[in-house]
Amino acid sequence: MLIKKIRELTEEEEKKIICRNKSDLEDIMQIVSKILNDVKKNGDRAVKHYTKKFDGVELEELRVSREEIEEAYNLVDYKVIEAIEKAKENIIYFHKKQMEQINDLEVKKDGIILGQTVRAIENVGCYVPGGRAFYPSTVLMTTIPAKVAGCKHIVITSPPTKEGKGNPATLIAGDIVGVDEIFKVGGVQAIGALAYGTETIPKVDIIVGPGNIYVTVAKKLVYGEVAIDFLAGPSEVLIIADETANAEFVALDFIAQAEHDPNASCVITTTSEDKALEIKEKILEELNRAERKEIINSALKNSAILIGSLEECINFSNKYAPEHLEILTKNPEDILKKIDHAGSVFLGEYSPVPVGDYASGTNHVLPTSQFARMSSGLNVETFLKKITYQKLDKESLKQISDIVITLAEAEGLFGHAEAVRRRILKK
Ligand SMILES: NC(=O)c1ccc[n+]([C@@H]2O[C@H](COP(=O)([O-])OP(=O)(O)OC[C@H]3O[C@@H](n4cnc5c(N)ncnc54)[C@H](O)[C@@H]3O)[C@@H](O)[C@H]2O)c1
Ligand SMILES: N[C@H](CO)Cc1c[nH]c[nH+]1
Ligand SMILES: [Zn+2]
Repeated sequence: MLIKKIRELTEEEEKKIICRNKSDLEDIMQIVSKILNDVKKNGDRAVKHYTKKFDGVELEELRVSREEIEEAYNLVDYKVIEAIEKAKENIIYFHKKQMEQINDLEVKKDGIILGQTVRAIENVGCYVPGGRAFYPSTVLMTTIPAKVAGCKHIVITSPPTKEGKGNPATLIAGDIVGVDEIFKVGGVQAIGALAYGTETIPKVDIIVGPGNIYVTVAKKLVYGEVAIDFLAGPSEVLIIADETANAEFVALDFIAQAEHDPNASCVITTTSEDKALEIKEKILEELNRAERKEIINSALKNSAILIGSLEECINFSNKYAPEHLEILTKNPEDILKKIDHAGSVFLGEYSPVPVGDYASGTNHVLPTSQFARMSSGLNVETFLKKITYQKLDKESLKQISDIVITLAEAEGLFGHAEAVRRRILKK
């Protein structure tokens, strides 16, 4: 793990930290594209083939049956079910508040009625990861905003267990939210199936949800065939810690993100050299205790501790555009004002990322690989479209006709000009 002053980073070092998984994304493009084409051509047969190849499971049925969902309730501790229920309430609360901010709009300008009316995307496919860990929490994070937005048909797809079943907690989360169908398919083959449709899995209008680099590249490649939310790949955190930050908390939050994926990326920026060394020590201590050592160790290659003034830390964070940003400083709210790019921000030492991952109510599906520069995390608007409309009468058409005719003729589109001219000349 690199530990260095921000102003002494070489161009190459800075690029390596900031670009994290981008080159890997390009490297696997061909493999992913081949799988997608096969699913497009051969439907369920290809989906089963790749599930055998990558998940080691021979599936007869891709759809999870009602019996399998009922059986799941006998396999999951009631405390987990209760936690799913409580998290669901908080997530619904926050996303309903988001929905309250979205309204139809109608104005009148120069006699022209201009408006905008909101509609939900009809068919939604939610990808729920399930490779190195299963993610029932992602069921809540993807399906609840879609439900609140009013989407008609919501399906989940998630990798099977080694026994060829759906992960029980994932199935229960889907059942509790009330999704329409659940499929036990993961990886590229799941994204292909949702994008093109197969005999069993319906083609959707939008695919949302996070995943590893294979899933993320697959989403990128099917964009256009369907809509996608954004690229939500291997997890990331950037922490801004001043000299008051608790080094143990910083280390814990570092490990909490690194344990997701060998490609996870964790960057700590701090104002104090002593704090940097203390944090590094704590990370190594926590690493010794950690359950998922191998994954965390690999993630360390994408990680760094950087030292600089508070301004330098903020500037670096804005360049990096992290999925999660933790601000562990004296006055985190003041720093938030200077943050231009981040998926979600966690303010102060008692707001660790895992609270947002599971329970507070904000969404944990967030843009990675610098996508926070231009994309928000998952929210109700991801599932909404705004249809604009207008109504003119002869008088308001006359008023605006000069602009339209002039610009249309300047573009050489005389048909456009004529469609207006003929109307205003008509007796
Ligand atoms: N950005 C976010 O919002 C967010 C949220 C939650 C999780 N995540 C990330 O989601 C990811 C989950 O990853 P995961 O691996 O645990 O589950 P996953 O479901 O994303 O991927 C598992 C699937 O990958 C496929 N796969 C594995 N190796 C392959 C190969 N060599 N070629 C082709 N396909 C292959 C398999 O089909 C398998 O079913 C992690 O990176 C985690 O950090 C991100
Ligand atoms: N930190 C992940 C987003 O990168 C979300 C998550 C789900 N479960 C645990 N964590
Ligand atoms: Zn997490």
